[in-house]
Amino acid sequence: MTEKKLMKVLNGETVFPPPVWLMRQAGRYLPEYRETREQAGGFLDLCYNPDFATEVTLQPIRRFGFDASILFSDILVIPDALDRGVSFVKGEGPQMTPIRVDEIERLDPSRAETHLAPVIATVARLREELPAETTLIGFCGAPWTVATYMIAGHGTPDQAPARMFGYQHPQAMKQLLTLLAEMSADYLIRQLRAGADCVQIFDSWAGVLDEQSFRDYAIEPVKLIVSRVRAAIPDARIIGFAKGAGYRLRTYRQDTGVDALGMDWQVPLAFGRELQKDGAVQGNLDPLRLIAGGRALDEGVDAIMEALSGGPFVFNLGHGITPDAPIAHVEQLLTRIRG
Ligand SMILES: Cc1c2[nH]c(c1CCC(=O)O)Cc1[nH]c(c(CCC(=O)O)c1C)Cc1[nH]c(c(CCC(=O)O)c1C)Cc1[nH]c(c(C)c1CCC(=O)O)C2
Repeated sequence: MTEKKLMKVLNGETVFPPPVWLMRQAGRYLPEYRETREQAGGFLDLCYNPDFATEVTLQPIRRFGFDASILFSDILVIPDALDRGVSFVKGEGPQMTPIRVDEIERLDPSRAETHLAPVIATVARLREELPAETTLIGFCGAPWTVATYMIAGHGTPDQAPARMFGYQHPQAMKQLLTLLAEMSADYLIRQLRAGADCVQIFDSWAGVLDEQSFRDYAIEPVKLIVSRVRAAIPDARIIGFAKGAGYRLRTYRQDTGVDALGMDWQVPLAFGRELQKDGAVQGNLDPLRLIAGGRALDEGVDAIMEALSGGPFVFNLGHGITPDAPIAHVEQLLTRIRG
């Protein structure tokens, strides 16, 4: 069996043209997603229904033939498994009950295995239904990013509530992040055993942390996840996406043990090349260039390809695709990369 393109890259090989997938590639920019979403009812009903979740995961593969498919779910299924009252309100994003310091000790992870069983069933279904050449990526949120939502109860522009919580209650914060790391490791191990080829850890809010907090809240918990996953599955391949980490990506790979680094669009390409000397990198087109289309899109793609396609590289956006992305621009992107 020939190895899948993306897996070759995660093993340090250079593949040309590079494999490409887009963060949030199943989503509201696709009419077929909006239709299935309508049928499923709520967003979480979609995540926990293997028929619907398999269908929406496959939609972007059928339409565009991406090299990788990412399990359809959400990072907030972990707090949902902890009974934090997670809901997705139209137009307002995710909401849940903000956690108090004294509740952290009483969080009970024992429901998670049963609660998340439908997501694992979706992974197994995808394994059967995906084309043989398509890599299946599992994922979880990094403990810090998940904690920011658990503490504030909703999204915020700079995660001030979680940062403040960390300064005022460092012990409780550490306890929360350790619990989330242990649950996330178990969850990733189950995804890999069910058929995911590799996994990505999304730390979308790593960038707001100061130096010490970055070490304690972004590095340490992800390192714990990586070591637990590797203890169970020694050759597991893991992508770390620490958005906004900037210069700190220089040591993120060694410090956490992830194989590949996801880069947001603010990471300079020359720095990306430096990072590539130690292994694979993934990224990093500004999602707004995809909306703009035309020359802005072509020039963005060309600059990235020129800088990074000579080494181990996975083409992606620097953050998730947004609902206003035109389908024709996604096609333009793929043609530009693949020729
Ligand atoms: C922070 C975060 C979340 N979820 C996720 C992150 C980390 C990555 C990032 O920073 O984008 C990760 C995520 N969310 C979703 C996926 C599915 C896989 C994929 O296609 O990439 C993945 C990997 C589906 C989703 N997750 C969500 C949607 C939109 C929900 C809908 O259909 O109404 C999708 C397709 C909802 C969600 N979920 C979350 C938010 C903030 C929102 C609302 C934002 C919005 O409305 O666009 C939390």
